[in-house]
Amino acid sequence: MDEYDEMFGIEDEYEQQFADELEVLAEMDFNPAPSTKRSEFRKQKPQSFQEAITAGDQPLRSQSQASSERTPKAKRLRQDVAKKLFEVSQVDDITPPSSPEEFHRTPSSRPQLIPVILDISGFAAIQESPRRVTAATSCHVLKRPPTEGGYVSVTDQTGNRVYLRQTDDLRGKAVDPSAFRSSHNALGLLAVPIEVLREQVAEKRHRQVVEESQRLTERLNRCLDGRQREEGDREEEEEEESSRLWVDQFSPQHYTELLSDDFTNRCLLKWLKLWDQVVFGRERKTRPPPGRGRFNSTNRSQGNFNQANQKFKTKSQITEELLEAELDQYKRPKYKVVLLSGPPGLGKTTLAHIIAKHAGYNVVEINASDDRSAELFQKRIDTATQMRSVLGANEKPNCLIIDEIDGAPAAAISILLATLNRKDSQGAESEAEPLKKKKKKESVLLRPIICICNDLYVPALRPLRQQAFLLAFPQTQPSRLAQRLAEISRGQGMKADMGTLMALCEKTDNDIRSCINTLQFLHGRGKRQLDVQSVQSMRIGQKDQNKGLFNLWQEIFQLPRIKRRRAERLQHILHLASSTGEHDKLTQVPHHTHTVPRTPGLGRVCQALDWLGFSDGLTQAMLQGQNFSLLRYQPFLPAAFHFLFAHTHVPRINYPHSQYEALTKTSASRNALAAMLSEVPACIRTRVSELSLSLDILSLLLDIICPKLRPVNPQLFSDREKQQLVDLIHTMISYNLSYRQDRTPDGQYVYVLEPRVEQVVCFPGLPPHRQLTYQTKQTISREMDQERMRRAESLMLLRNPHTKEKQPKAVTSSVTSSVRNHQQRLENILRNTVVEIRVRTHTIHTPLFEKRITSCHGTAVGNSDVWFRFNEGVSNAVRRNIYIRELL
Ligand SMILES: Nc1ncnc2c1ncn2[C@@H]1O[C@H](COP(=O)(O)OP(=O)(O)OP(=O)(O)O)[C@@H](O)[C@H]1O
Repeated sequence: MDEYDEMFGIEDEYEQQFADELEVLAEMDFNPAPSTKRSEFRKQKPQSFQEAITAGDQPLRSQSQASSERTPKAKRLRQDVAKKLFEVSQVDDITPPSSPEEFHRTPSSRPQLIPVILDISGFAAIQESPRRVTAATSCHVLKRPPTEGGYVSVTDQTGNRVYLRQTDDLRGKAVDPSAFRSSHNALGLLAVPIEVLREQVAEKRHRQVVEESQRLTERLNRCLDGRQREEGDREEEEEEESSRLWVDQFSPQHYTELLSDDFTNRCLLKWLKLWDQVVFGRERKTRPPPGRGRFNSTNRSQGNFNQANQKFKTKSQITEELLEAELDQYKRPKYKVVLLSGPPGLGKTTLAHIIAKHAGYNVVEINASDDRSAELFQKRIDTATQMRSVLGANEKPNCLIIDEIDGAPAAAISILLATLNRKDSQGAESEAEPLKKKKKKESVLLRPIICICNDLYVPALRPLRQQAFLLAFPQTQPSRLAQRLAEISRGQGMKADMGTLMALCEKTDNDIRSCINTLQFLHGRGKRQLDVQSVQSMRIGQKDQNKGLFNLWQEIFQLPRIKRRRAERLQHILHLASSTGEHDKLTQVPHHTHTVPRTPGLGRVCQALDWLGFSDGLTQAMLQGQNFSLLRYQPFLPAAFHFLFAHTHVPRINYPHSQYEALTKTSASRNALAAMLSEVPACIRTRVSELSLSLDILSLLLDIICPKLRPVNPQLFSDREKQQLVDLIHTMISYNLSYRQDRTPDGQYVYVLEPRVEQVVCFPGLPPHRQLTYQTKQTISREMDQERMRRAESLMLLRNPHTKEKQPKAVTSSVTSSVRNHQQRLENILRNTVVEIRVRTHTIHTPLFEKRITSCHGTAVGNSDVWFRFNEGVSNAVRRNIYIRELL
């Protein structure tokens, strides 16, 4: 007998022998109350046959009690262990499902109906024989179906069939799985077959493995994605980098990286610093003016030297002095705007940006060539100069940079000037505020403005030039530029020696942008090694630029810094001269340039004159024959000048005004001569041409018409003087000359010779022609008027002799047409006066009075033959007593 049998107190043979009887007895004895709980039923311990006989109707003792009484100590211990094991399995069973599938698979996890036929295949896994099981469950496990009540038939794997009695509380009700499990526990059975459990475990493991692999795959993918993305980004960056322009990539970021000349940089910075007081509220540090120091006080000779030096200030000294000038009433510098000028690509814009940032400003750039409408220009200027940059915590005042201002229209320049000259209208506004409420408030300019241009001499810029601090941007030093280019090319894996880079600088006229772009272009073409040959043979790098005239003249009259061959120089000048369209100006400049002849003598000057003659002939042939193919020879004149006059010194070039001045002078002289000859009598005109007049006659004629006349009344003239006056008047009338009273701008009355032929023979450097006094000219003028009248009268009489009789003897020659005009005018005046008087008399009703006045007037003025003309003005020179009786 094993422990299991002992525990339940069952003897196998006995039970087998009396199986049927036992069943019947069990049926008879076991009559549980309907209300009996299943748990109580379970607590009941199965009894042996004898126990049952002896116990009779005694109530069943508790199983534990009975067993403890019957079972020896050692066995009890083992039973406890088995119980504990059961409890553990029970605990295991009620553990919550780890997954939804498990939840579905695990019946114990939620209440459900027990299937009618139980699967007890798990019995096979249990070591105990099914026979024992049936014996052990004798009270409710039956071999035959019970006679009363419901039952459940159960068949195991070996084919044994047992019947389980169905108690009332179970019948037709949902079975509490825990109760069922307890019954199993009581049997020491697993609720779920071990295979199922194994399968479940295997499945669970599989699932875990799958999940883990999925997780790892995802992680791996994520890593791979990240790396791929990184690689993609890097490739994109590389692509961007390679497509980015080197000029932007290597653009300077700091003051120290600038290539422009230090003086220019310093001047601009200094000017910007002048705004510090008004913009940042920083006090300006005033320095003692140069020259007023210990040298002056202690050393007198030094002082004298300084004084002498004042006369000969260098350009930089003048500039420095301008920057030291006092601030205005609003604490702004004297010049509110800087005009930075210079050839393209030298880094003007870059300099302005970096210096403005360096001085603590937020840079606002506008391009005057783009924003050409005046309103837009005004708006942009106002926005930039009146608003602070509001983005970010790093709030800085604005500094306005106007690029390409030489492309701006004149209207835009006027707007800029108006902004510069704005006065503070705050005070005035407060007084007349109600009246001008609608008027826009215009505040004074409180921010610096930097203008940038290539050509300083554009006509539109003229007014701005006068109000701006001019800063000419000099050429970049080739050595500095070549060094920078070497840095860049080295960084990009390009080999180029300094000689090659210097050649590149020379070819591009030290244009930073052009040099860097050329390097990038060659790099892009796969060229990793540069030599002088390839640079010089290159067709790129040269700009199709229109240089300013001053730059061009400078190139013509100055030898290049780096030695070039003659052919190269010729090519260069031909290229420059043909790229500019102003051939006239190129030919004019030698007259205005102070060049130092390299060789003594005038040989070169003569050669230059020959060239000028050739050029004139060429132009004439071209224009006369309309043969414009000759235009190609015009650039040779500047090239010839270059070889004749170019010097190492910087030439002092003045803008050639003389041609224009001479042209205007010539046309004025021609007009004067033409006017003079137009009314000259035919007898003279036939012998006098414009040329002979200007070259032979006029100069002498001007002397002839200035005789020495005494400044007295002509009536007091001697006969010889009278004759001289008559001759003078005759000559002047013959040559159509006269004196006309004029008033100078300062209010002086003068008599000028008409037409103005004096200027034709007035040569600078020669003593001027003798001039008559005002009084003499006045006398001559008056006498000439009279003589003209006389001549006209006699002419008229000659033509129409009958009129002579009709004409009364006049005191003066008042019979001319002009006098008639006067007469008409006077008659008109008289008529008006009479009408006026009539009106008045009409109101006072005195017609007689009217008659009397009219008659008085009529005889005195209207109907009289005597006329007296009164010219406004005072003259003590001509005095004549006139009595009224002479006039009547
Ligand atoms: N020191 C430097 N190092 C490298 N690149 C530079 C340097 N200075 C200027 N550059 C580059 O040269 C180019 C031309 O400069 P910038 O535009 O300032 O010239 P600019 O004189 O204003 O020409 P433009 O008159 O045509 O406007 C810019 O792209 C700039 O990045």
